Amino acid sequence: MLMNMKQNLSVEEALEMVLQEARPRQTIEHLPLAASYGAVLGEDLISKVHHPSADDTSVDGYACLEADTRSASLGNPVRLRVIGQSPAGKPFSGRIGRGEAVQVFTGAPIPPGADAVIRVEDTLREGEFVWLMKPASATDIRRKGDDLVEGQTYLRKGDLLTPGRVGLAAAMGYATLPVVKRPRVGILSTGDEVVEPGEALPYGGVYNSNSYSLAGLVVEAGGEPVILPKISDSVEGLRTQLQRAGQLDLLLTSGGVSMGEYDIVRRMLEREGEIHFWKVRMQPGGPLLFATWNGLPLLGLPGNPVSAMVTFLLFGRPLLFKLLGRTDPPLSRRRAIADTPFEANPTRRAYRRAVLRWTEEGYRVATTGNQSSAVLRSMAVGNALVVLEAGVSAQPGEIVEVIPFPGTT
Ligand SMILES: Nc1nc2c(c(=O)[nH]1)N[C@H]1C(S)=C(S)[C@@H](COP(=O)(O)OP(=O)(O)OC[C@H]3O[C@@H](n4cnc5c(N)ncnc54)[C@H](O)[C@@H]3O)O[C@H]1N2
Ligand code: MOO
Repeated sequence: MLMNMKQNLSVEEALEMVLQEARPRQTIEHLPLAASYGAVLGEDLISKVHHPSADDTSVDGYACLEADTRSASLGNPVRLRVIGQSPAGKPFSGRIGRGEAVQVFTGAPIPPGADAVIRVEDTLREGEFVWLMKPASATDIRRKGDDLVEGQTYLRKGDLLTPGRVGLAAAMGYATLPVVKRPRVGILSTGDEVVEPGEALPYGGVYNSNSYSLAGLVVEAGGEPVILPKISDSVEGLRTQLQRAGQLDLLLTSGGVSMGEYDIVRRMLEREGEIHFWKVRMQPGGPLLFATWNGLPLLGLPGNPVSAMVTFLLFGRPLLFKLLGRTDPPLSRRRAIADTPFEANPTRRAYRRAVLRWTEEGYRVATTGNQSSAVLRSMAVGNALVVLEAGVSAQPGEIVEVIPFPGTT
């Protein structure tokens, strides 16, 4: 098996292989509007209604006939008889004739017969009459269907449900939304030195941070994290653990992929899985492994806390987007002026942790300091990765390519 696998791929080659193995999910569930924020729409949505549902007024004032009011001015106001009121939600049922007006409130339908509206501040009320200081016009009338036309598609399968889109779906008349069921992503941290937070830390031990940083990244990408408990050190133990986890769509392991002794994940994959590639020309994250086990895609993330997070962002996040059928790009890019030097790796593309900020001259970016893959603080303090091609460092003042962390800048 190891003989067939590819090694030392470029980031682009590796990403292509990962995406080839991702089969978009078809399972749809219906969520109430209020619970659907952040989910991915599973079907196109057509509007069930026109919005506005009728011609209505965008101002508080009086609806009337434009022809009656043409001569109105401050010095020569026009007087109309007020025959009723039309608050929003309680439309006026009669018809407006010559010399008449109906008091209307923002959002109320324009009564039949009227073709113009005058704002209340351009009028003076006197009992059953209203004086107009200027002509009424149609500009403050919102036309039926200006925003939404019944039967038209406004949201598409694959759209991330942002607050604006959830609001739009509500305006279109939907109480529940068909969304793609969140892929279940197993997270398995390996390593004898790894101890659960809350337990006493033995000499040489390290708290398990990867399971929790990865769970957050999975949620952020639209998946459902399933943190698997540590396993007994045998292929059988691992298999039992995975079977107990129930149906998974992706498995993330952390640790045990560098040059050390083969760990049990590797041993299991060699025996009963397929390793597609091992090692990518990037830093951090060089020892990344990608495999399939029993039809389950498996990303073997390096154990170093920064490497695990960066490889998830660059490969796991796009893979989850494809499983979800999400159509927005998994990562965005910016150009920024470097405020500090950024050091290249001589042979691999480097992803340096940095703080990106907006200034009057545009984006500027500074290093978070120590760039060791073991310094997890850099991922907490930083909000972006500076991308440097092999051998190409950057000096202050130079323009660099930056990938903001999702959900930040
Ligand atoms: N001789 C070589 N050694 C190493 C190489 C190499 O090319 N030659 N590559 C280095 C690189 S790069 C990386 S990255 C790491 C990856 O190692 P593994 O994936 O095998 O991970 P481990 O050895 O198990 O752990 C590495 C490091 O991370 C800590 N760790 C592991 N799991 C967790 C966790 N769940 N939470 C927090 N921290 C974790 C672990 O204690 C180690 O310090 O290999 C280099 N070595
Ligand atoms: O490639 Mo490793 O992830 O730098 O420590």
